[in-house]
Amino acid sequence: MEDPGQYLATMRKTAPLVHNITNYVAMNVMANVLLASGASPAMVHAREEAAEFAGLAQALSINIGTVSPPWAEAMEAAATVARARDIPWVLDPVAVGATDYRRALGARLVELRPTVIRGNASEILALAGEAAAGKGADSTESVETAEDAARALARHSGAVVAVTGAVDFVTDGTQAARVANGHAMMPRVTALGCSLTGVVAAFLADQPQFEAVIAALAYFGLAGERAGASAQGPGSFQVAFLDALHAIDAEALTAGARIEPA
Ligand SMILES: Nc1ncnc2c1ncn2[C@@H]1O[C@H](COP(=O)(O)OP(=O)(O)OP(=O)(O)O)[C@@H](O)[C@H]1O
Ligand SMILES: Cc1ncsc1CCO
Ligand SMILES: [Mg+2]
Repeated sequence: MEDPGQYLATMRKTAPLVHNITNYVAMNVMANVLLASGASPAMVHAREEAAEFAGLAQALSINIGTVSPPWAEAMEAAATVARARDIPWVLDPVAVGATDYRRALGARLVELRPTVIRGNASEILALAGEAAAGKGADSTESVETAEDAARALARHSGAVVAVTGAVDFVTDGTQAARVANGHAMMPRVTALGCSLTGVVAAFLADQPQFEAVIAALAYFGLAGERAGASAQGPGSFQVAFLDALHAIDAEALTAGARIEPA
């Protein structure tokens, strides 16, 4: 990929309104990550308004981390509107392999044709129908283990599928790429994956999808590298990470992105 920085520049110029139906753990972290990146987040989940709100946004993210039935209704209604109006939407299937309830909801949301599915390896394996429970919201599998499942899920769903971990893997079912940016402290801070899902949504507005996802992952991972270089531990990492998201510009992203075809 030639110039991932241009996707960051376009996202910042658009400053897209990103509608997020996310979990209680992620709400504040994710909103701050989106603001630091240059997008406008709104966390809106009431079933009475989620579908209407989705129609106002440039992108939608749906995360099942702390889902309950009224939220699930809101998710399905919002995704239906997004699909009907060509608003890109991203599914984050948190812990989808853990329970029957999550597996069933995950399958229904995939049928509503997300633009992108972003999860860790255990989640992508489970969503593709394999017996992978994960450890709650954490992965117990390596990214490589989930690559075939990611390709199959992309072909079945029509979505670009991103599996994140030490080296991220992205596929649209035909093409694939790996993004090596990141830092080992990232999985020691909660809701960074959830926040990344929102950043992916922000990058999608009016952009080619496969490339936009790769650029978003490289941007997020590069910010992790910068934060990891100065942080004393997970606490100071969070603060340094927001600062790095804000400081990285298009030129720095193009220079620092570590993207390879797969
Ligand atoms: N071991 C690692 N080394 C480097 N980067 C990592 C590592 N693990 C995860 N990351 C990065 O952390 C970010 C979040 O990915 P991760 O796979 O941890 O999401 P997740 O499991 O959905 O997180 P959560 O559910 O806690 O929000 C991605 O940018 C990914 O590249
Ligand atoms: C820890 C946790 N539990 C449910 S959602 C969530 C945030 C990370 O996915
Ligand atoms: Mg997650």
